[in-house]
Amino acid sequence: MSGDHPSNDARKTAEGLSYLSGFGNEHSSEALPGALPDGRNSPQRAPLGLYAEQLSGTAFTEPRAHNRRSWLYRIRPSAAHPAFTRVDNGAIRTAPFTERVPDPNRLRWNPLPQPAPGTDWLAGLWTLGGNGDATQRTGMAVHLYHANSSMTDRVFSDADGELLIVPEHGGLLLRTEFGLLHAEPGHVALIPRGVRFRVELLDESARGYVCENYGAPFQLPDLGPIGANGLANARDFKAPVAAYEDDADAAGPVEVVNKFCGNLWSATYDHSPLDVVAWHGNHVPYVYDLRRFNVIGSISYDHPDPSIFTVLTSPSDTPGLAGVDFVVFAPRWLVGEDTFRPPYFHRNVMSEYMGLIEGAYDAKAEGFVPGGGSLHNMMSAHGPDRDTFEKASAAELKPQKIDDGLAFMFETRWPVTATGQAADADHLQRGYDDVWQGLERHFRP
Ligand SMILES: O=C(O)Cc1cc(O)ccc1O
Ligand SMILES: [Fe+2]
Repeated sequence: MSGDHPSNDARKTAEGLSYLSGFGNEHSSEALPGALPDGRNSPQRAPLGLYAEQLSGTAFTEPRAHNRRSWLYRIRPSAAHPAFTRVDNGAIRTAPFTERVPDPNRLRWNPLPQPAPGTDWLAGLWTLGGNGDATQRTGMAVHLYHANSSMTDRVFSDADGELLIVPEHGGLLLRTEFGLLHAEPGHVALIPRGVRFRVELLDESARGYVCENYGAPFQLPDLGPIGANGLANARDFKAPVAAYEDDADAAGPVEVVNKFCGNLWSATYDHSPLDVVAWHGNHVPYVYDLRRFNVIGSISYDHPDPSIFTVLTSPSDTPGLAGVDFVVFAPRWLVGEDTFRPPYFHRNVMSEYMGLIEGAYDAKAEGFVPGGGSLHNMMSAHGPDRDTFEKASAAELKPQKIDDGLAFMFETRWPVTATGQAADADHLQRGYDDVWQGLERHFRP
């Protein structure tokens, strides 16, 4: 397939995929009958002449509830490769982010500009900023991507963290070591740390966001008094079924690009590393349709904190304090009585990066557009813009359906430092502060 033209075959493949259902399960899958060993992980000779290999996403010794690992049964072991050598990092940056000082200003960006022809997903990845330190496995990075070509002769893996991919425009077919995933705008895809994958475009171009999580793997939030159900339901997470590439499918060498402690390294394999015929375990990629999110909110008064919209959370070492939360603002009803219904004015110890997948967001009348994003850092004052405030203060409080948009937030316990390219970008909006100008004094003592 040519890298420049999305193939109908890829779309047909994507739309015909079947999946395994559930979050954090001990899944198992085999592309050929008998490929998965029975009753042990590492028999003296693995079935069908395959190599057995464990991929550990957590330390061997982490508590069972947090432990993530998978066993892969593959045509050749991953170890069979020549030395990795440094290649250009492109527009990818990694924590610690030291090009600029952390900025308390409210920042907002327009979508990434058009990429040059022949830009694949990896070449189109552009880092906005982040926090922590990848070598310490703490913190996160916010990236955006804009691509117009499929990855063909190369695959990518990220040793620095897991990748939560949030498409905003254009469908993606993700060919991973575990099998194939299909992600359209409105879905998210997660590639665990270290898993090799290739991104094929299902449309002329693809644009979206990525949260690179250096910390503990994303998990479902506890539900507390919500009860046993609600928010993102575990069974709506879909893992791939095993699918492998043999020499005939990927003739010729395959470049494996490995992101390691902030730099890209490349090695050329003489075979496809997507050669896993069977696997079992819980360190697996998955997709989730954000429209399946069960939105819970107030049915009496007041605007609940957006933690009620948490899809996935990466806990830190302090209970309740997430390295990063992934939060979705999905279609929902607002019914609050005597309530200012849009997001309130606030200052937050957590730092908030927000993106828009579709439509509009109820705190911003204009300027926050699909593919763009805003950063409201630790303790920076933000909330509804002037137009939103005026309208919502006067609105008739009948039940109201918010169904004209899909927004999300990466909310993190550490301030987000922008990269130089993000701080200087032409698509950084100048004058964002103005949206809060003209909020009149109404005080009448
Ligand atoms: O700033 C934002 O728009 C995100 C947000 C939404 C909300 O409903 C309450 C608080 C909050 O930070
Ligand atoms: Fe906020």
